[in-house]
Amino acid sequence: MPSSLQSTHEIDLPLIDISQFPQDFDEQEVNRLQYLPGLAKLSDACKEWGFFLLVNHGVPQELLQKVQTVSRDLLSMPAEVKDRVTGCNPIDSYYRSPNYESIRFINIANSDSAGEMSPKIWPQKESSYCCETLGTYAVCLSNLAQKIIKMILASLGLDVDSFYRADFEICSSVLRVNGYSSNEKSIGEEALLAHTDPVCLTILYQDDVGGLQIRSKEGNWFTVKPRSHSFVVNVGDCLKAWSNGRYRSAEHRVVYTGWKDRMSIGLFYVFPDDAQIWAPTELVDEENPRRYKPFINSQLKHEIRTNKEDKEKATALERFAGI
Ligand SMILES: O=C(O)CCC(=O)C(=O)O
Ligand SMILES: [Fe+2]
Repeated sequence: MPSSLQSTHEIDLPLIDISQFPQDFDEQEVNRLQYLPGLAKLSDACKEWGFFLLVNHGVPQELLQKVQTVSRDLLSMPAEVKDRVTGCNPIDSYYRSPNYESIRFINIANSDSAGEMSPKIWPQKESSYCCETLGTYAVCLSNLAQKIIKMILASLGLDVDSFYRADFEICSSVLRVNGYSSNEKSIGEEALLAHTDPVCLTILYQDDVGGLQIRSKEGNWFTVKPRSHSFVVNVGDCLKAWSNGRYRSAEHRVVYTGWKDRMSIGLFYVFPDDAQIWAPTELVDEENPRRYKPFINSQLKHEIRTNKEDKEKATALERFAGI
């Protein structure tokens, strides 16, 4: 077993209780004062880790159970069934390597991408139940993502309403179901290589198998222990650039932990391909000089996709847009 992968410590990520924040932050500072301790905690988490655990998120337990069942069913389909949706971009896609596979639904909260894909996978009578479950879950998590973005804007000391409307209202959601099949030989090996998420924000459900690791500022790897009734939330490259580097987009990876298959479901909140990412002047000052050139979202994605060296993917933003 590679020792560098094995020797990690567990980390208790900061817990952010989202129920303490209102759906919309009022412009008036006075209304914001009561939320300041919570916002400071959020800000510290985003600066220190770029990751936090979201609790009291309000997603019904029943819906979470349903989406897990549908996702497990999806992953357990025979390979030739899942292959039917391989390369069906831009609607959907399926990726498979020996011990890892992922099924992706683009713009799922605002379109019927699950509906278009599902007849290729499920028999007719199950199809509508499955895509309705995935769609409902995606809508629910997109609403959560919107609230988190507003909390993040408030934690940066910005006027929530105007920045949200100007730059974030255009975001959409991609849902990805990840399956990791384990076997004796793979324990301790990297299942998903170290990367940063080239998105605005990620909300991840991970099951109880574990294996998610994140990299600290100092470059050490820490394991994020699964915690029931919570989501792992992380800042992506685009939000890092938009915040003028104030918030981290931390490297993370998945390492096989045991015999049991693992599943995670990621909701990626993404800017449109043609969106320009450019930090507002409010986040630029003498202490925090501008760190990134303006760039178009699709250009960053292209840079990451075409980079041959896997280990360099995590630093794509710095190379591509760093000043
Ligand atoms: O499966 C996980 O825990 C992490 C997945 C991930 O990092 C991703 O899909 O970008
Ligand atoms: Fe990721």
